[in-house]
Amino acid sequence: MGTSLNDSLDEDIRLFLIDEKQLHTYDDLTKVNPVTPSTVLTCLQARYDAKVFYTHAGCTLVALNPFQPIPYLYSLDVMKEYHCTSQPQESKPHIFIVAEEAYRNVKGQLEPVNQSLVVSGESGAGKTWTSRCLMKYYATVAASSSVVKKQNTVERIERRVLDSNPLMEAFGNACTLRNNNSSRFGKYIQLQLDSRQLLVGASVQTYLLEKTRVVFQPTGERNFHIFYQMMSGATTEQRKEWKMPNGQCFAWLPNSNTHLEEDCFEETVGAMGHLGINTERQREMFRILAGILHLGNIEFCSSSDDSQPCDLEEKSKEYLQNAAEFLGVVALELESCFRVRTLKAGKQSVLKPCSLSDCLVRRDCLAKVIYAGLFEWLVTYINNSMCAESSTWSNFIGVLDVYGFECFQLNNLEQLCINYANEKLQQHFVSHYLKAQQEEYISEGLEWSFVKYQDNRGCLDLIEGSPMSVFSLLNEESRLNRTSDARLFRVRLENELSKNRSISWDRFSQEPHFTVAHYAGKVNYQIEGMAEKNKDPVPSELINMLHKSKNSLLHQVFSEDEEQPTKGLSKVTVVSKFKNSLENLMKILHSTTPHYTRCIKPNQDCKPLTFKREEVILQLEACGIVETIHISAAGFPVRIPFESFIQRYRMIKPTLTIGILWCILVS
Ligand SMILES: Nc1ncnc2c1ncn2[C@@H]1O[C@H](COP(=O)(O)OP(=O)(O)OP(=O)(O)O)[C@@H](O)[C@H]1O
Repeated sequence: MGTSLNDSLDEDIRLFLIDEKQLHTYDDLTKVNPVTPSTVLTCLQARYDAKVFYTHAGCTLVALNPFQPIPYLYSLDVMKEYHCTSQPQESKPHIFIVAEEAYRNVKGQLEPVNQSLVVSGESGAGKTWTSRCLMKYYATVAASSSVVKKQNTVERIERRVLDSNPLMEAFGNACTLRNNNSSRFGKYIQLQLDSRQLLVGASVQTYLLEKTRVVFQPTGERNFHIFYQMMSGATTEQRKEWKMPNGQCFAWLPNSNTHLEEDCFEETVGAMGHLGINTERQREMFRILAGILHLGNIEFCSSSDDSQPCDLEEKSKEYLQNAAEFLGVVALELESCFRVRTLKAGKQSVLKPCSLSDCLVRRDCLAKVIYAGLFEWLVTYINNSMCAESSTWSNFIGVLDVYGFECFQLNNLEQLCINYANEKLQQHFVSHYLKAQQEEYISEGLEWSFVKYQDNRGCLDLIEGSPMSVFSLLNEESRLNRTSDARLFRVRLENELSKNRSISWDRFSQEPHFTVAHYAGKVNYQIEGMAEKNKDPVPSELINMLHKSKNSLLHQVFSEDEEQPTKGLSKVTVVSKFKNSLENLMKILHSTTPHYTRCIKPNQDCKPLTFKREEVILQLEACGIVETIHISAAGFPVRIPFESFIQRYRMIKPTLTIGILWCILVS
């Protein structure tokens, strides 16, 4: 009986894997032979066991999270070593190789090209850590000692760029079940370089902060770090000022007895100082944050007379007074904003009592709108303090760190947006490396057998496509002048979208939901509340009150914000805003040379040096690593556009015409 193809492949795999002692030496997975999920996984595991955390996978770098500090790996000496080597590609795989290649690419011998470093991976895989490493690298190597004149400015800029991290993390990161320091917003940082390749400034673009966390923390998770930092790091006077005595419980601060290394108030305050936020501004910020915490302790009870507004719980009165004081608003007005709604009927205004649940929705809405406004103000402040004049910089290196793919027991609009962002990045990767490269080979008449890959176009069409998609239907639902009915909306989704193979429904589920087959796995989205979240309405009474705030920072935040809806409902929904901002990001990414780093989470429990094969393989499969290796191994390591090639090498034989050069090239 002859051996089948599968038998011989199994035999090859067996032979390859038998040489166990060699497996950890494969610096580049393109050298693995044969390339299969099993050989790739075993190599990565062997390297992880040997404490080697970075491995090339052709055009991508795979970074395995050690879940413990490895100080020698990121020291100044190591940075210098990678920066000074003549052939970085020949050094051991490291995130600094990616950083250095991008840095050298900008310089290029031809036109300098902007670069993007795209760091992806699931929550807790190490994206934020990696982005920090990249920023430290540039803050070090791009501040060469040859700069004498502007030493102070350059030093200040590096410090500011680095200080922007702890500050944004304090306000935008939180402890979740999957990661103690999970980014609850996305960011793209552009490091601005002058013509001598020196770091002269930076700017940051943020994406969709998960503001619901301020008022709702899933079981076992926490609110944003900054609140816990205030609770654990403030002086006695500050606690007195904020009316936060020891032992004080705040409803929006669950798990406040868990202390994390992220609870570093001093570092956050230090960073504020370095960025130029003076003590008065800091005081106003902390008063606003204290005001939010006090808001969370306000409770209502139904009035005995149905026609009357709800009453404040007796014990809430003090919290309302405190919140009003810190937010610089009149306590009576604050109370009335929660309990009474103003309806406009022509030129007349009618007052209507809010139901008990409406009072709470309004209280939560106020906290969310204030926190989101404060975060936005902070980002603008950081940008103003780091951004260089446009005439002083010529190129940039962008570092992208967006929230990782998420799948919980209950998923709603937040997860849909997060996973949509990950789909967009995956599509960029697919179209840049897996599709475009192969199409180019074929169009140039090169011998090439097409490597199949998982294209996520169908899933993206489902989410954002036109005319019918989850987003378009959701927008339509959110714009209706009535509360959305989850069951009806589910039927509408099914009627319109069931032809798309990326959507399905669990017929036995009681809850209205839909399931999307994302590139990284299936996720069930709960429909209840989704349209309302997408609308994100802010009652006009709340905004009008904030406009008059005596807290000058809060006053500034809301008077500057002209886009704030003052008529109750914003026409711009959450998903349309998010889609637009991601489209702009994609335009930037397409105009730069991308470098991909895939962070892998070796185990779900964040245990040091623990490699769970079944968890890693899912992540490798999801990001198409095997296909990437195949294409990189079979393709060309260097691909220069023809025009650039001619420009660069023409000098070797100037008499050659472009036509002749072309013949030489393709022969
Ligand atoms: N290279 C590394 N060396 C040591 N520890 C690391 C490294 N990378 C990540 N970690 C550890 O893993 C934790 C999670 O990493 P990180 O916060 O960067 O994940 P993430 O991918 O940004 O997650 P999220 O999407 O939730 O923001 C870090 O807090 C750190 O403790």
